[in-house]
Amino acid sequence: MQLTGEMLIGASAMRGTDKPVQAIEAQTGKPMEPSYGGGSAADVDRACELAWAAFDTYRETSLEDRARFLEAIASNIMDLGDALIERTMAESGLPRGRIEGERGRTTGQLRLFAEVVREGSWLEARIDPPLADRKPLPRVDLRQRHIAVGPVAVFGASNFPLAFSVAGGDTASALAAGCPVVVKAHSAHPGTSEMVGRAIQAAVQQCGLPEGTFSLLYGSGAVVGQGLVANPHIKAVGFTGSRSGGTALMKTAAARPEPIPVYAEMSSINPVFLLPHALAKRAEALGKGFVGSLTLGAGQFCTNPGLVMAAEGPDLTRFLGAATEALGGVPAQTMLTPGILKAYQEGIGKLAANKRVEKVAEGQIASGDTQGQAAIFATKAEDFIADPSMEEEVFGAASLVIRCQEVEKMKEMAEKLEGQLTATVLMEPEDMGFARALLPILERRVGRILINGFPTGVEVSHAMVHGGPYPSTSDGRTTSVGTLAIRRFLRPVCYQDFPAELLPEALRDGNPLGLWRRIDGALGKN
Ligand SMILES: NC(=O)C1=CN([C@@H]2O[C@H](COP(=O)(O)OP(=O)(O)OC[C@H]3O[C@@H](n4cnc5c(N)ncnc54)[C@H](O)[C@@H]3O)[C@@H](O)[C@H]2O)C=CC1
Ligand SMILES: O=C(O)CCC(=O)C(=O)O
Repeated sequence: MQLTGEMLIGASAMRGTDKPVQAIEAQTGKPMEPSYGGGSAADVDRACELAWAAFDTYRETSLEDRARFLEAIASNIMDLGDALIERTMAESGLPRGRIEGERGRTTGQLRLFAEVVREGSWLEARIDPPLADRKPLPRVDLRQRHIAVGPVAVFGASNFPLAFSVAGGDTASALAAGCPVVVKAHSAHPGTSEMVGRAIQAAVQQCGLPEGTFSLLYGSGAVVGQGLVANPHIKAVGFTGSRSGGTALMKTAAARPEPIPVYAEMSSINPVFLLPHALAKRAEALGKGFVGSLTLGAGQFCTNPGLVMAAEGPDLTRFLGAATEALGGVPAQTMLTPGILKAYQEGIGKLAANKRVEKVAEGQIASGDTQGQAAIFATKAEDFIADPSMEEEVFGAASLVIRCQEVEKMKEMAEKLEGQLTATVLMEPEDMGFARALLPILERRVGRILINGFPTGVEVSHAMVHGGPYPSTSDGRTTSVGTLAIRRFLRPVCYQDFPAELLPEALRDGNPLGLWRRIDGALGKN
């Protein structure tokens, strides 16, 4: 596909007139063609107006038509072939295997949402039949289903140029719910965004959907990002990125005459708890496994294990020894953008300069100025508690090991942590008592608790929760990965005493869509 540098607004493609955005080849730091004209306030308005015009038609597409649309996007993405993989690799610096895997995850989640749409349980249809003879008052006929909230603004993430971007989880779940989507492309990968955006635009046309079902804009956070969130036609926001970006969008959304929800996934340091028997039994294997997770994708995962806790002692020394050896063999890796590399270097520089922190291990030295060198630091529990700056996310392959004076201290530390996406407990059966006591604390603090695994790598499935209390996300009641993500973009409507002809199909007598429905509280297919 010939990249044009054009925005996609409904069925049109046009060059933006605002300050252009240009990709930087991650490995070389050189600009890549073409440049992408930034969207203006008028472009934001046009895309949002089209999305609003599409809303009533798109949200009432049949389950089958909507599922086919999601599948058409997936197959159009596959049809982009190797050109998509190559452009994404160049823009992100991520290796082929990772990008091919991410494409599989992206198309897989679109197909999974197609299945979800067809199955229809997300409508949560409920019928309370009338009770004409009830005393003292009769009960009316009440029926409920969920409808789409309205057009959704999606911010592509820098670190997952496919799976959390233009056709990523936020877009897939919003489209599945029946919401038109306006995407703000991440400026780190505009070429990837154009390719995927054109795949979606083509699917809109192939499926005969209203043009405003999808638009794609490039440009600045100030004009396009803020403009989208403030636009009255936008009814919800999906975001993955920095805490400062996410909280800025939350403020804008809350200050609107009609406030809207922002589903922002922001920062997490994903604590790992090394329980004593696990450490005694397999310190070396755990040290090695931890380094594998820490350095995956140059550490540029929001699930990266940025904090490790263990009781001080010889077993922790063994763990650190193995981690040091493993990290010594890890080459420096290309990072996504010069800005992310700079933020990473500042983050590890701040830890290195902190008198209460020691550097215990390093990866191989970076060559050139696009790579990040991995690092492990350590500090004492008391020092960590006394210095809140140590809890800030360092986005990259860096982790801080907390030496606790005794095992019990880990519980106190867990209580003090901010909200997190994940917590990991590495344990043996003999650690069960401690794990049981730790669990309620972790449940209050995080969205996903793992036993004897590592947090990177999020399964896209029905039971997954990729979310957590603030500040890991802006709303800990939801997930941005997995099929439950559709709930973010739905709201219930109740239909009271409706004539049959006016009722939505999902709520009609005889269950024409064959849905699971709750009739007077009982779940069934009638
Ligand atoms: N925890 C996580 O999942 C991730 C965290 N990050 C963190 O974010 C840093 C910067 O990386 P980016 O991915 O570029 O994130 P970012 O938050 O700076 O940008 C993400 C998107 O939001 C927009 N944006 C940012 N601030 C905005 C504002 N005030 N108003 C309107 N729009 C705004 C940007 O234009 C971009 O499209 C990283 O160094 C890292 O610390 C980045 C990616 C994932
Ligand atoms: O680990 C994953 O697969 C997802 C991570 C993620 O959501 C992120 O880094 O933004």
